[in-house]
Amino acid sequence: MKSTTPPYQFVSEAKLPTRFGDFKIHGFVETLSGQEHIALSYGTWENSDIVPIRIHSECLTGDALFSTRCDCGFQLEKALQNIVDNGCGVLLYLRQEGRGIGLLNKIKAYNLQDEGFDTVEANQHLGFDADLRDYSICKLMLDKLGVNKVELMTNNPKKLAALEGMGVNVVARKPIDHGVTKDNKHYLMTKTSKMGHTFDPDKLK
Ligand SMILES: Nc1nc2c(ncn2[C@@H]2O[C@H](COP(=O)(O)OP(=O)(O)OP(=O)(O)O)[C@@H](O)[C@H]2O)c(=O)[nH]1
Ligand SMILES: [Zn+2]
Repeated sequence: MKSTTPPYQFVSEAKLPTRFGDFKIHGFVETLSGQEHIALSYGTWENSDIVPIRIHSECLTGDALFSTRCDCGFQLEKALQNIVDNGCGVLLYLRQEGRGIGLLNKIKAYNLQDEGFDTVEANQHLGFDADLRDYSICKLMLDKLGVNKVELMTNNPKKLAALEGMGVNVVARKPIDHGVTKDNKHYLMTKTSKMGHTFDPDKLK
């Protein structure tokens, strides 16, 4: 008989007060790999409401260590603030460090970028595709939280397509082009030219 174990499971949830407001944290696990992911939710909504959401990929250096080499930390703060200002919303925090190559490989990629490679070339030089992320757990997370219609905060059209491909109703996209620094401008330009990101060109001048 075939196993019916689901690929992802909800584990537990709790209150999570933050500097931005009082969120709830919801924990999920990938059954096979044991990889853990979390969602933060704020406020309440009805089944038919449009809920602002952010799908954020783990970036230890940017999210927790204040790195200005990327825009992740700035985007994380902005997303949480947007959610609180809106009165409700959800942040899915996926543990896909380094666009899926892991923290130590990201440091190797940074090392290559210090030598002149761009973010895509560095991944490829290490034997990885430019982006290895998988968003399939998002559907289970959103279903568990009762979210059907979303406004997605992103500059990355691939995230939008991935959600729509899973049957999530993406009503709108909200740009989140915050946190341009002298250290990440080249990185952001590469994301625009090589990875299809939409970014206000005036902000990259
Ligand atoms: N491999 C690699 N990963 C990086 C690099 N810089 C940031 N990351 C990772 O990229 C992920 C964030 O991706 P981004 O391309 O900045 O943004 P996005 O999530 O695709 O799109 P937005 O929703 O618009 O933010 C995080 O997992 C970071 O750890 C890099 O130079 N190399
Ligand atoms: Zn980052």
